[in-house]
Amino acid sequence: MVAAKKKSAKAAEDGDIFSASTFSSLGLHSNLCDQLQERLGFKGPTLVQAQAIPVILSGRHVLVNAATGTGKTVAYLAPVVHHLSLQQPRIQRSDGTFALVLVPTRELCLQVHEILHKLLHRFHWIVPGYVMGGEKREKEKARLRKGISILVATPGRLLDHLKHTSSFSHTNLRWIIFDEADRILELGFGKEIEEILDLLGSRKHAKDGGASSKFEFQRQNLLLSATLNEKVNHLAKMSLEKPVLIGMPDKKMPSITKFEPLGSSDSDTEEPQYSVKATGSTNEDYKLPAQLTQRYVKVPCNARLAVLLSILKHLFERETSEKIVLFFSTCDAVDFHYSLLSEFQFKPNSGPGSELKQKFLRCKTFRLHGNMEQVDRRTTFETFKTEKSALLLSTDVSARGLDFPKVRCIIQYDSPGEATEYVHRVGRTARLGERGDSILFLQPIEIDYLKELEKHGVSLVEYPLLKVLDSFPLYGQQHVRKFVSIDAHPWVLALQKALEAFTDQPNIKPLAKNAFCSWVRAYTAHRGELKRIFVAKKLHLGHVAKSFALKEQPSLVGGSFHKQAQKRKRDERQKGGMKKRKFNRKT
Ligand SMILES: Nc1ncnc2c1ncn2[C@@H]1O[C@H](COP(=O)(O)OP(=O)(O)OP(=O)(O)O)[C@@H](O)[C@H]1O
Repeated sequence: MVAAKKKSAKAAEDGDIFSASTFSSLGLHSNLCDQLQERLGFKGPTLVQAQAIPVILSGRHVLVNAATGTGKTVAYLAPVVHHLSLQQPRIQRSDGTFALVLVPTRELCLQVHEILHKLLHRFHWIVPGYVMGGEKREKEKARLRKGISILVATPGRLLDHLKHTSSFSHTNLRWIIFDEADRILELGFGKEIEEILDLLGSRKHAKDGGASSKFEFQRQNLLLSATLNEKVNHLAKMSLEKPVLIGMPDKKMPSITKFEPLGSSDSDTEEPQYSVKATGSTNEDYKLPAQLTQRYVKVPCNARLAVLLSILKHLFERETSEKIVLFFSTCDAVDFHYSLLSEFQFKPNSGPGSELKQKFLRCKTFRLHGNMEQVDRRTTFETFKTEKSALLLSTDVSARGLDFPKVRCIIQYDSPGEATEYVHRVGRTARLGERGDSILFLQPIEIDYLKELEKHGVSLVEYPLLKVLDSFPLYGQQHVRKFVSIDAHPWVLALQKALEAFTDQPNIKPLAKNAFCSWVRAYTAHRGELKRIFVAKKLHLGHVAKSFALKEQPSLVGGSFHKQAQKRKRDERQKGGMKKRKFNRKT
C-alpha cells in the first residue's frame, strides 16, 4: 500500500502520469471498475485514460496521441467493454463481432488479447478472440464461426478472413480501433486497410455501418499512437467522422482539441476535411517519458561489436537484475549476435596457461524477429516478460506497443531510421513513471542523426564510454592512455581479437557473413533526409566486417547478398513500391 502510494507520487513528480479522478467518475460501470482493480491492479486511471474514456464513452470518433507506456490500451478497451456489458438484451456469441482492434504485430495482438481477457473475467458472455499471421487458419475460422465479440487482429489475416470466411459475422460491428495506427501504415498495410474499411462499410460516409444490424448504434472509430504524423492523416481522413484529438496535458496544447479543417486547396469535397494538426508537421516534438535518461555513444565502426559487448557486460555486472532490449536492423543481425552473445567466452585477466574460460555475458539471452517460427516467437515473448534479469535481441518487431515489465535499458545498436521509431524503441522502458535508460549507437559519420532527433525535441547526452572501457582489467596490462581512438583501446583490441577467433568457427562464420550482407543492405535502404546522414558510400566495408568480427570483408556480389537484393526488389514490386526503409514486413 505504502509502496503503491510512493510509486504514484513518484510518477506524478516524474511526468504526471496518473489522474486524480477515479474510474467510476469517468462513467465506467462499477463491475468494470472492480475488474480494473482486482484483475489488473489499477487503483485509478492514468491521465490519458481520464481524458479518453469519457469521450470514447460518448460515442465520438477519437484520435489519441500520448507518450509510450501511459495506458492507451485500457483507455480504448474499457469503454468498449462498458457498453457491451450493459447492452440489453445481452449480446450473444451468435451476434458476431462488435469491436475490432487492429494492431501491427502478432506480439501486440497477443498482448492486447491478454488484457482483454482479464477485463472480461466477469463478463463471460462477451467473448474475446484474435486472428493473426502465423496461426492456423482453420482453427481461427472455427472460432469466428462460433462468434468473437471483441476481435484483435493483424491486418493481413483479418482481410483474409473477411474475404474467405463466410461464417465471420460482422453485421453488428460498432467499433474499429487502430492501435499503433501509424505503424500499421508504415508496414505497408495501407491497401489492406482501405479494403478492410470498404468490406466493413466503415469508410467515413458509410453512416449505416454497412449491412443492417439488429442493434441501434453508430459506428465509432478510434486511432491511437505515441507518434501521429502525416501517414495517419490519410487514415484519419478515411475513417474518422469529426474526431476529437486527445493528447497528454501540455501547456502548449489543450488536452482535447477538435481537428482543424484543412485549407481550401484540399477541399473540393462537400464535407470538411480534417488533419492531424497538432502533430502533423514533420518537425513536431514527440512526447517521451520525462524520467527516461537518453544517451548516445559515438563509436568507430570497427570497434562497434567490442564496445557493445563491453557496455552489456558493464550493465549486467553493475546490477543484480538488469533487463535490456537490444535493437538491430535485420533478422540476420539478430541471429548472429544471439549466437555470439549466448556462446562467446573470454578470460582476459587469467594468467598464462589458464584453461578456465568464462562466458563473457552471464545473463539469459533471448531473440525475437519476424523470420522465427510462430511458436518460438510466442515462447520468447511470454518468457521474456516474466524474467527479472535478461537480454532480448530484437528487430523493430518489438518496438511498438509491447509491454515487457521492468525493462531498465534500451540499446539501439543499429540506428532506428526515422525519429518515430526511436521514440517507440525507447518507449519499451520508462513505462508508467518507472525510470529507464537508453543508449543509441552512432558512428562518427552518423552524428548528424542527433540533429534529426533534436528537430523533434529529443536531445541526448554522451555516454561515458572511456570510463566504462577503462574499468575492465586486462591481464598484465595497465590501461595507459596512449591510444588515440576507441578502436585502439587495449581492452577493445584484446576483445576484438578474441571475437574474431570465435567468429572464425564454421558454425558461426556463415551467420556473421549473412548478418554483414543484410546490414549493408539495410543501411543502403535509408530514405529521404536520412539518406544524407546514413551514407552508404561513406562506409568503410572492411570496418563494417570487423563489426561482425570478420577478419575479411565478405563479398557483396556473392550469393547471399545477391539473393537478398533480389528478394527486396520482389517484395517492393509486390507492394507497389513502398516508400519506406522497410524492405519487407518481416522485421
Ligand atoms: N490505470 C493504470 N494503473 C496502473 N497501471 C496501468 C494503468 N493503465 C495502464 N497501466 C499499465 O501501464 C503499462 C503501459 O500501458 P499500455 O501498454 O497500455 O501503454 P501504451 O500507452 O499503450 O504504450 P505504447 O505507446 O508503448 O503502446 C502496462 O503495464 C499497463 O498494465
